[in-house]
Amino acid sequence: MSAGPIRIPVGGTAGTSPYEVLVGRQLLGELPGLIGRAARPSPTTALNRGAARHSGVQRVAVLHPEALASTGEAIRADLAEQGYEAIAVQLPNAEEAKTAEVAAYCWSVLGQTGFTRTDVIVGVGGGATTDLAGFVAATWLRGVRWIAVPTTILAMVDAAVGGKTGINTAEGKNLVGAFHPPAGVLCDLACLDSLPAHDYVSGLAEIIKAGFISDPVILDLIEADPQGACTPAGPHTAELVERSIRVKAEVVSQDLKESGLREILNYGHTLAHAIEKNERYTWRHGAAVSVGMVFAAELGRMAGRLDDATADRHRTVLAAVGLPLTYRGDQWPRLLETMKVDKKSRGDRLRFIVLDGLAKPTVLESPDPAVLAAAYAEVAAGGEANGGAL
Ligand SMILES: NC(=O)c1ccc[n+]([C@@H]2O[C@H](COP(=O)([O-])OP(=O)(O)OC[C@H]3O[C@@H](n4cnc5c(N)ncnc54)[C@H](O)[C@@H]3O)[C@@H](O)[C@H]2O)c1
Ligand SMILES: O=C(O)C(=O)C[C@@H](O)[C@H](O)[C@H](O)COP(=O)(O)O
Ligand SMILES: [Zn+2]
Repeated sequence: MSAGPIRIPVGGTAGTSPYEVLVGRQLLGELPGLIGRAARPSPTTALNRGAARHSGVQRVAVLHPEALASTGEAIRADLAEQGYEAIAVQLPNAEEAKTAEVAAYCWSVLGQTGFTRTDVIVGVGGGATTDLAGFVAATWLRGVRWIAVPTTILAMVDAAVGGKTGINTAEGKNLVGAFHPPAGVLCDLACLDSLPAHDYVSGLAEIIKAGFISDPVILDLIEADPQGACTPAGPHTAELVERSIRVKAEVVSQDLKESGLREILNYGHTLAHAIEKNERYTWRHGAAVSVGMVFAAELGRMAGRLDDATADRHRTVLAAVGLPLTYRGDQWPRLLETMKVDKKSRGDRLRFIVLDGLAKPTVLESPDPAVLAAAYAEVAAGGEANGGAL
């Protein structure tokens, strides 16, 4: 007999409802329970035409990327069979979905479908899709329920959990968004089998981040078998996913709106987002986070916070799974400009998450510009950018 899914609770703070992240296989049967009762007429009301329809969820919009067209349609058809008025809304793949134009397209589809506050959005895809789907749910009618069905390892361990939703603007990454937690998250590990290898490895960066900021067992597991860590068939895949989700769930349960603790989840992201923008989002997020963590480790070391062994460990574990460690030295002035609009900045003060030691994240306020440049010189030391190719 197979065990049921692992259920990880995420606490409701700031007046939001608690929800669960389910990790397992064949989880789509859980979807109707999360969506809520379908409002189709029962056989009795069908006979009695003119009777009021049952209250309940009537419409479900399944937002999915182009790459998952058949999955999106299968979910839509299944929901329609169960009595929901279900539509599938196809989005561009990856970061191209996270734009105001795509959000506006979704709003127009919802408007034309007559989507009301009792209706539900389901985001099926990687982190870009769940960020956009959550943002559309947060903004449509000032907030409708949504459910995340993450299909990349990155989205399972990070993006789909915690209610940070958003889109990019010309000025930078995730600059527009809302905190709008989902009603549930379904992580079906079978989805990972079709994920391209470079997308799988990119997701490992967020898992390694969880290891450095909170759960070093994650690092031990990856270092013990880096090749295994690079594939969904690896011996520790489920444990790595579960441990990383628990790190995220613990943090966002305490601080949904990033008034303090939640900033630790941004480890490596200040530089990462600047690199993503500089590369016009052709780098995967995880690849940029990898370089960003090497930079943050150097910053921590140079600021006198982080010991050499832990700083060096960043390079070894990231390189072991094939993640990039370097970026173009000549881009530093542009990257520094972009970092100034990072959401952790306060006025003219740049702020970075660094480590005081393994699993001891802290904030570094307004580091000396010379230290920042010196830390970046260590990242640039390798010369050519190699992240796009992974
Ligand atoms: N909201 C948050 O807390 C949070 C956290 C981390 C990352 N993010 C965001 O997540 C995004 C990155 O997410 P990602 O790494 O999942 O990338 P992604 O969403 O861009 O997906 C990568 C590619 O894989 C395709 N794909 C998705 N699932 C697939 C599957 N099962 N099989 C085959 N192809 C599949 C997608 O269509 C896309 O082309 C970034 O925009 C990042 O900012 C958000
Ligand atoms: O959930 C969070 O909080 C994070 O910072 C997780 C990050 O991995 C994620 O990339 C997030 O979208 C970054 O948020 P941002 O506020 O820096 O845009
Ligand atoms: Zn991230």
